[in-house]
Amino acid sequence: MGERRKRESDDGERSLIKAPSSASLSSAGPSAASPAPADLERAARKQFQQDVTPGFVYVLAVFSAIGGFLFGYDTGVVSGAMLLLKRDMNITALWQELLVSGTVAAAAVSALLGGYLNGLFGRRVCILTASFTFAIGGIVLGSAPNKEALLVGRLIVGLGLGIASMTVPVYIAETSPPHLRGRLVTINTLFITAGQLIASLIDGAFSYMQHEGWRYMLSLSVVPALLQFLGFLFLPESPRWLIQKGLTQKARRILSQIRGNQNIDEEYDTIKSSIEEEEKDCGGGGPVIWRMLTYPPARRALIVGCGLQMFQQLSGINTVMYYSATILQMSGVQDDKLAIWLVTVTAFTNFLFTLLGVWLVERVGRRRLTLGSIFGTVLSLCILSVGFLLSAQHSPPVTLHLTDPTTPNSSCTTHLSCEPCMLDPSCGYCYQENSTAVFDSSCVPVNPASTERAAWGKCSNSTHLPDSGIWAYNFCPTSYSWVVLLGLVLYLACFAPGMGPMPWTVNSEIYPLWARSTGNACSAGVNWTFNVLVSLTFLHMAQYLTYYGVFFLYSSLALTGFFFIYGCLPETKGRRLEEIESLFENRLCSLRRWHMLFCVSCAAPMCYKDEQSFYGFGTTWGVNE
Ligand SMILES: O[C@H]1[C@H](O)[C@@H](O)[C@H](O)[C@@H](O)[C@H]1O
Repeated sequence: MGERRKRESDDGERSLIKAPSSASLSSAGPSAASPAPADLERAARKQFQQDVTPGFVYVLAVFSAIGGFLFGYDTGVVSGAMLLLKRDMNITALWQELLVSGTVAAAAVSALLGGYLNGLFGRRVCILTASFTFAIGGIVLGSAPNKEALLVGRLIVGLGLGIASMTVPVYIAETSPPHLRGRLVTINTLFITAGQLIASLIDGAFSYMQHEGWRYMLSLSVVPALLQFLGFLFLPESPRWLIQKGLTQKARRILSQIRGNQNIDEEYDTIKSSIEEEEKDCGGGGPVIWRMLTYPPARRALIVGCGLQMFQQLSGINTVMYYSATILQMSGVQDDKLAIWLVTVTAFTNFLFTLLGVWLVERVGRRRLTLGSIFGTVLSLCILSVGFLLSAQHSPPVTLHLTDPTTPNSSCTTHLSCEPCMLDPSCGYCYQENSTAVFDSSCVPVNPASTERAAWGKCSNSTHLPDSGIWAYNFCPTSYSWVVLLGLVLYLACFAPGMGPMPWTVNSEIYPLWARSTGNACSAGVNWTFNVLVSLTFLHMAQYLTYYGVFFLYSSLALTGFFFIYGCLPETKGRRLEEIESLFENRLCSLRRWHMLFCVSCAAPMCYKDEQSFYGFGTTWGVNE
């Protein structure tokens, strides 16, 4: 590292791209009297680059982000498709779980595999493979004659998902200019949420087509998959990967094609010398993951990247997305069709606030955006939890204790109010209501063929007769639903701009080139693994901890995430990918940083000096610790 900096400052032209020295890193900050020359140069470069960003950079980002769209679509569409599949194919709860979670589990495995493929064949080939896999998966799903074929289709889609989720952010980061990188990589997450939104619209539209509607829902993803495949036949490989593989002439040509009329010598030289430097620095042989674990800067980056992805999922986003229909039903929406449409509102809110993230990322930076976002997420999870607690405390009682001779030992007869009845997966709450109260309520077993009605009694009829009861499966009527709704909206507004996109964005930039594929593969694998863990355990945990307990648990996990991010995440905004490695040269999570958190939260006057450098953290990170 030191040698590279020396070489750069010896060369007048190179001083423009000089990596910040330790001294400039530690002294800069809002308290500094005048900006360091390196900052001025960076500003000048930024100004220059902003004027001439060529359109081709956007074309690359948008075509790659179709991978994000497919990610969102394929994970989002399945819940609506399942409602129809349950009827059409009469599949059991176990099969439903397999069809939903099989895809996510396959994605976890293939994300890890994708690291190897990426290093070996390059980003472009991996994106082509992923879109081809999506298309095949879509065709298998659309024409599946039975549930086994459906599972095969869902697993194929999962394989595509894993590869796309780890490759696309890397490809976008490697082809973007530094001042736009955060925004362009965040567009990928915007496309994920767009995919989820479109999936919910398609689910809503085809839910009226009772027979075979699921075929259209599951196979429509073939269209964007083919579009991406065709596009990428003509789009170039990442120049950074080409340089790493020694294909320097081709890399030069592609870099100048991507950068339009800009002079690329400077960028090309930096990439090349940093690759040479990295090869010397990281030394040692053995598999990349081993070299990462034994080389401190790469190991620290890996901890930060995987930690971010883990906390993203532990904050419960997919539980909120998946169970938003239930949450909305608790707020008084009793019509199933309407509940499906309202899920669109949730998906739209997620999309809208991710758009805010795209706008904010280059303005406030990754670190502040993530910290603000996770802090708001903690608070809104607390509000959700309080909403569920109030609803549980005022849960309506069971007034009719009915027993059916065919199911005399059902656990449902033991529940005295709606709350425990709702938490028991084999029971539902059947009731009638007038404008002020719930009456004639009972806790009855759910129909084994469909959770949409009771096994017997007033709620067993699917055609709603005037004197039939209201069937509440998985929810309870409550007058505190507004608190839950408020929590839900606030949750999405806080989570979506930061915690949604930043783990992907940060991971695409923090690893040195030799470790980038492997680092992203591991962190994407962590994301998918925790995704499947959190969604699979939600209902079981709700049974033991109740809804408010689970959301409180998510909130505590998110709070732990806040401290982790506070202590360990450096600011990468505006830096060249080649400069970022230096941010991980010093120890993670130093005591000094916790001391500063204490100072800021207690507003201790003797700490003001430290506090100032804390706010200028982006520039002082990792130095002199
Ligand atoms: O960043 C994305 C996004 O926030 C999605 O809404 C969520 O479903 C994914 O799991 C996550 O990785």
